[in-house]
Amino acid sequence: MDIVYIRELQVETVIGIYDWEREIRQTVSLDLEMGTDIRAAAATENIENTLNYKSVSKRLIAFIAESEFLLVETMAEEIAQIVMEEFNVPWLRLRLSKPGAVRGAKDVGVLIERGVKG
Ligand SMILES: Nc1nc2c(c(=O)[nH]1)N=C([C@H](O)[C@@H](O)CO)CN2
Repeated sequence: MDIVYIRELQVETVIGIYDWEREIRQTVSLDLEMGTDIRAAAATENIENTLNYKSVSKRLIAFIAESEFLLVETMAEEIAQIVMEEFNVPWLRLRLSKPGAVRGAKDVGVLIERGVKG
């Protein structure tokens, strides 16, 4: 299996469990690895034959910017569902982090894998 990836996609959104977090926008950062087969695209040089990382990025930026989740867990699950269902991705690994959310840590968040690795 090959991987198309997006690294450090940063989006501002409402996220967090505390009252003060409901009133501000914070940055979340995504590292996303998506299982695919790149051979048809490599042979044809046709973007239609591959997973377009720009299309995935645009969809996720729009979704995250409009969302208002409490937990990073919920956001991660929703993102995984969108990517797998709308972009026909059989397997993914997603790291979703909140930079600077905890004093002393660079970032905090969740790392999930969903689907079947072919
Ligand atoms: N496992 C999680 N722990 C925490 C979360 C979360 O979404 N998942 N969120 C918070 C707060 O919103 C935090 O980010 C603000 O300091 C705390 N722990």
